[in-house]
Amino acid sequence: MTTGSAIAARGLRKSYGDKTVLDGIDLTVPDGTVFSLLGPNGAGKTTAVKILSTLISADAGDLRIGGQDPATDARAVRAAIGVTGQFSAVDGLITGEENMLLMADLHHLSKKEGRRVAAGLLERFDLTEAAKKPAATYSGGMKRRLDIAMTLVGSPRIIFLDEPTTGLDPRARHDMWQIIRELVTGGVTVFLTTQYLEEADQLADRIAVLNGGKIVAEGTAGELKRIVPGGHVRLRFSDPAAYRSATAALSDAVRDDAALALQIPGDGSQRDLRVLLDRLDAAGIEADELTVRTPDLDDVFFALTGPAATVPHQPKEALR
Ligand SMILES: Nc1ncnc2c1ncn2[C@@H]1O[C@H](COP(=O)(O)OP(=O)(O)OP(=O)(O)O)[C@@H](O)[C@H]1O
Repeated sequence: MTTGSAIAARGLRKSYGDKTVLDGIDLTVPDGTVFSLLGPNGAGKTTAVKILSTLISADAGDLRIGGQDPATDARAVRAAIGVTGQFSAVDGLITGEENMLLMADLHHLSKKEGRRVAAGLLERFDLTEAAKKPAATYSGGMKRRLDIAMTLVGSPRIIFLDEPTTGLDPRARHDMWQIIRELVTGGVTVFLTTQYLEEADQLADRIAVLNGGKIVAEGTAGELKRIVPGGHVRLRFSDPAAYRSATAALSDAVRDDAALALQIPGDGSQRDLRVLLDRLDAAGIEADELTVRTPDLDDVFFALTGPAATVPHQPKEALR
């Protein structure tokens, strides 16, 4: 097992009846980083979170959370972690403040300390004004913020966020991303599941894609994007003569004569671009427009999961 890892799992297996949900997965999450587990509906993400957060046990595998083994010391693991998301702890019938104080009681804080911690967290998550209202009256974003605030009462070092922004509007989602970034800046390790690939792209240091019970790819967002084909640079010209000399110089380019455009395959990396720009300079070619198309995480997701496993859809375009 790796030391310095907030989460380390080897050969994790879980079946329900004859359905294998996790078929021997390995995960390593370094301290103070954001790790995102991606996968289609039913891939087993929530099952993985439940095992890692001691809510259910694995059928097999070796697991350390915060250096502790949940099989032998679940209490120590629970003391180190916080879980929010699909199984939210927020009670809608009581106020936000009462939810916080209940949490403080659960963590055996004194009344005075509980009130201090609750007030501080309500303030931090912009809930002071709503603190005396029943949580059921809160917006989706406010409920998620309260949920995270409640989790932080126990000062966890590792937080599991199971689809923390599902159903939130774009502003509330960006607020949540900011909260997650601040948690990590404060040294917390975040294990995030999400259906939003952009979310993983924005937040995660490393991403694992779960499909068919196995981790089918793992890496940084950039590494994952480079494993799917489809990246290229597109050069567009307004002068037909410049286009013709470019076509002659770049024999590997795909021509679009009608648009006076050339497409040169590449992975979109800095090195790849430099090589191309050097070739253009050497041939004295100046394009009017240069566009880099790199595969995005959607392409990775489509390429690695589901029935169309080898047909990435059209990459999004980034104008440079
Ligand atoms: N308690 C259970 N008993 C039987 N089957 C279960 C149980 N919990 C989960 N499953 C099955 O295990 C599979 C994985 O479920 P899980 O909720 O972990 O997936 P998920 O990746 O989180 O999906 P989603 O994105 O839809 O939340 C599903 O086929 C689900 O039906």
